[in-house]
Amino acid sequence: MSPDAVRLSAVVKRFTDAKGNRFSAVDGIDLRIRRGEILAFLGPNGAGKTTTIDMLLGLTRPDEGTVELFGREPQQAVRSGQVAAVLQTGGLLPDLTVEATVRMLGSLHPGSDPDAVLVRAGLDKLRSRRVAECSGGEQQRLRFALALLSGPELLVLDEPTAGMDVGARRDFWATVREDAARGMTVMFATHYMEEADRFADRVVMIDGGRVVADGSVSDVRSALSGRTVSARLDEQAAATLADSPLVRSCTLRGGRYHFDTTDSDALLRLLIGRTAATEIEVTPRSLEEAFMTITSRHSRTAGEGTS
Ligand SMILES: Nc1ncnc2c1ncn2[C@@H]1O[C@H](COP(=O)(O)OP(=O)(O)OP(=O)(O)O)[C@@H](O)[C@H]1O
Repeated sequence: MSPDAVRLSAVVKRFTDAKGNRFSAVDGIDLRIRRGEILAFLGPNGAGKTTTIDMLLGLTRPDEGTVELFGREPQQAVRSGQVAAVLQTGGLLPDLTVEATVRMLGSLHPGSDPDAVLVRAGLDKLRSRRVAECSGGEQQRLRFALALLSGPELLVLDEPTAGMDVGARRDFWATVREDAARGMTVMFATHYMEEADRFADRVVMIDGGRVVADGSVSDVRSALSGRTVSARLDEQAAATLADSPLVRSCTLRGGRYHFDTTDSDALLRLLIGRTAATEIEVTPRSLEEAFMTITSRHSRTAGEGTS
C-alpha cells in the first residue's frame, strides 16, 4: 500500500507568549490524509491551523511527534516538488507581469508547462498585467499557479480565497476540484464554513491546538446532531423551555427565540402543547452552528438575551 499523503502523529508545537509563558499552539494532533482527499482544516483564529501547516511543510519542526508526507520528511517532499503550497503571504515581485512571474518560476521546474498553468489558474487573460496591479484575489490565483508548476501530488492552501469575491472564489474552487479529480490531494485551511461544506470531502476542526471533530461534512453535522427550533413566544415560556434538558442553548435574535435542541420532535410537542408560540420553524443546524458549539464560542447577539 502506498503511504498516506500526510501523516501527523502526536504533533506538539510550543511557543512563548507575550508574558513569557510557554504554551502549546498545537497540542497533540494526529492526522492522516489519504491520497486524493480534499480536506478542509477549520478552526477559529489562533486555533493552530497555520502552525500545523508550517510543520507539515517543513517550515518549522514539531517539539514532539512526527510529520511525514508520502512517507518522507516534509522538506524532502517539498524540495522534490511533490508538495506545493499557497500561503497567506508570500513574495511576489510587484514589477513583473503575471506571465513573466510564472515563466521565471517555471524555469526552476524542468518539464513544467507555464502556459497550461496560466490557463488552469484562470490567469490567461491577465498575462500582461503587472503583479502590482493585480487585486488581492488575482495575486492569490497567481500564487496558486506557481504552486501548480511542479505538478504537485499534495497542495496545501492556507486560506487561499482570502480577498476574493464570491465569483472569484467559485472559479478558484472549480479549478482546484478539476485538479483534485486528477488525483491531487488538497488540504485547505479556511474560515468559510460554506467552502468546507461545498468543496471538501472531509472536515477536520481544530481548536486550542487539538482536533475537536473529524469526518465528512455530513458526519460532523450528525455527530453534532441536533436542530434549531425557533419561534415567537413570551419571555417566561422561553425561559422555562430553555431549562429543559432537551435544550442545549437558547438565543433571542430578531425577536425570535432559537432553541438548539437534541430532540426537535419533543421540543415541538412542548412548544405547541404548553406555550402560545407562533411562527414555529425547525431547521437543521448549519456546519457553522455545529462548529460554534464544538468550540464553545457560541456568539451571543449584543443587546439581546441568551440563556
Ligand atoms: N512564532 C510564534 N510565537 C509565539 N506565538 C505564536 C507564534 N506563532 C503562532 N503563535 C500563537 O500560536 C497560536 C496558534 O496560531 P496559528 O497562527 O497557528 O493559528 P491559526 O489557527 O492559523 O489562526 P488564524 O486563523 O488567525 O490564522 C496563536 O495563539 C498564535 O498567537
